[in-house]
Amino acid sequence: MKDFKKNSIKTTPSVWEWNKIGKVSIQESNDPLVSVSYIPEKLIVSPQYFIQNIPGALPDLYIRNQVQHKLIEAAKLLPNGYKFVIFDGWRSIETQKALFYKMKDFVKRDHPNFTEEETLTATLRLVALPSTDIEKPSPHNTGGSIDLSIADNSGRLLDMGGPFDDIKETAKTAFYENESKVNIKEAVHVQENRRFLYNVMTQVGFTNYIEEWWHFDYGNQNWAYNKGTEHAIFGATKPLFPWV
Ligand SMILES: C[C@@H](N)C(=O)N[C@H](C)C(=O)O
Ligand SMILES: [Zn+2]
Repeated sequence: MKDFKKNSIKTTPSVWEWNKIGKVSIQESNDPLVSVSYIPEKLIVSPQYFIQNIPGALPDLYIRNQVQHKLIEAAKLLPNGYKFVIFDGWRSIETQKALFYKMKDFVKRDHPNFTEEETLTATLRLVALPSTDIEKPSPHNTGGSIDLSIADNSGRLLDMGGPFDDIKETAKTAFYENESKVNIKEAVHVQENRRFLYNVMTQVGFTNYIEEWWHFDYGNQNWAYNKGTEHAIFGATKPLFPWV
């Protein structure tokens, strides 16, 4: 626990280039999607987009089987009493689209003088493009992305310096590592909590999206690009329901 809080966050790459990530090849492994609901000892499922009535969001959360194994491995590193709180996993394109336009509206509201290109760039910091191109799927649509935090034994989310889906610059994973930007004495517990989540997840092989302390990837193009692996193993997919 001490080391998880002590080791600083070293996010890579320093600049996120979606166009380069979209060029990583995908060799689909056909790993199935599984529900994250069945390990209540270590995981709490809080499907934020379903709760918030975002179109296309499901009440259960799904991730690839291998991702679930990695998540369990990470959960075993949590000290007694701590649990992961999972906000989102696999995401439909309908939901990705709805989030994209919601975030774009926030950007337009906050920066009314931005050009269309500036608006798009700022939006893409907050949410990936809703893509139906099988060569560059939206990360969550692959079942390889998870949005999550940690709750303590009193059932409270750890203070990460801002909520899930915070659109402020302070949401950048390493924001609180920069002593010139924050009063680190006051923010030391935020720095430690972010390090805790980041180090537990990356220790088992996840990579992080540098703009969001809550977003982690395994097996998709984000992960392959970050890890420098030859190819990604998860492309676009969807859960299978016998009656749908
Ligand atoms: C919308 C936010 N929770 C998120 O997941 N953003 C990343 C960039 C994504 O959409 O893949
Ligand atoms: Zn995410």
